[in-house]
Amino acid sequence: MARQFQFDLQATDGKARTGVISTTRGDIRTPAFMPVGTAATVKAMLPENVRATGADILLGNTYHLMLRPTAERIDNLGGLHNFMNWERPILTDSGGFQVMSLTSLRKLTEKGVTFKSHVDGSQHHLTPERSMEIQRLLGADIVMCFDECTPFPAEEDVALESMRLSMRWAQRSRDAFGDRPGHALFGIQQGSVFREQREESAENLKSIGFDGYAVGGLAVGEGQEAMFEVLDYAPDMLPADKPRYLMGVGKPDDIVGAVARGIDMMDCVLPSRSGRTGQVFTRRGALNIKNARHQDDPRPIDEHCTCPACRNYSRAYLHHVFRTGEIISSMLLTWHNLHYYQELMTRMRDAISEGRFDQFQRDFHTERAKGDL
Ligand SMILES: CNc1nc2cc3nc[nH]c(=O)c3cc2[nH]1
Ligand SMILES: [Zn+2]
Repeated sequence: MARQFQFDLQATDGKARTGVISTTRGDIRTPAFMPVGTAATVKAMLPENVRATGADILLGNTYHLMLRPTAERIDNLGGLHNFMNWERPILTDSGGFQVMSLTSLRKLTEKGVTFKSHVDGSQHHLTPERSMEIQRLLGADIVMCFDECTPFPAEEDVALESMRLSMRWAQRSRDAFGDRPGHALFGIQQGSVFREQREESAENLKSIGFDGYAVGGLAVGEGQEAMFEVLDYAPDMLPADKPRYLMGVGKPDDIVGAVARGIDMMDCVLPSRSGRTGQVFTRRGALNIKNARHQDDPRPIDEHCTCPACRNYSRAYLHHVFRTGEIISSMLLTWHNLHYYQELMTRMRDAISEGRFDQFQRDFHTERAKGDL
């Protein structure tokens, strides 16, 4: 039997881990960063170029795809991999988070959420069962439970009720997902910033049983310090032999701190979205190319970087095409940022394998302190 979905831990260094998740559509090297392909495209990137940055897996958004072009249409056209020309693993989220963050008119009940599309105002329903069906129609390799991301800040009793709802939805997601060899279902831990609630959530998810476990309810405005405080204990509550996925994270220093605390997978719109606003990431921190100081600068964004933007273009050129709104600006800045993120993951995987992750972290922060962007 071909190896369906298997996480092989290869090395640890402190709490940091590196390994490989083997799937029927290819291997995922962890720690892994997933570029976000919201509406069946990583914006401004061809799939082969996303692969060239080093990505092993992409994230697709159920909310967007269920509205346009609909999951049924994508299924009729051979599934999301075929539709968007990305044959490697895809993880889809469950839609719940984006309903709560993108729609205004919505109603949440025990059954699920009813909402009006931000596109045309049409009414839609999402339940654990419907979310599982949509993600099946899309053909996702990794499916996320339908949950409620507890808003931050939340009173302890409100967070408790929200977490317990998500746990009931996790059971319904598991039941609706059924037995799908070659496909994985991940549970999502909630409990906000309350340790006992995180524990209850983890115990609940483990008793249901999942192929991987996400730490949810973070990167929702709590700030890095509060997020790291939760990450100092929450990942350890999840099974060590399964992938741990931190949703929606983050800035490069968030990612390094999350890996140091035992996280294996992350996704974030930051590298792609900020690229389109002119923000680019370098070993010495972020800079914005639209700043006038770059208009005569012949240097690349980052002389250490081997991406096409850094190999072939100056800051002056990138400043020019950004300022003039040229399409190539989004292409090159996105490509650079995704390349930088994947190169950061590669450097962390190597450091963990070689038992020098502490030194890597020190160097990472020292470089950023040098400034001179
Ligand atoms: C950008 N930050 C962020 N994106 C998230 C997506 C999520 N999906 C499901 N459940 C979550 O708790 C959750 C938390 C998240 N934080
Ligand atoms: Zn570059």
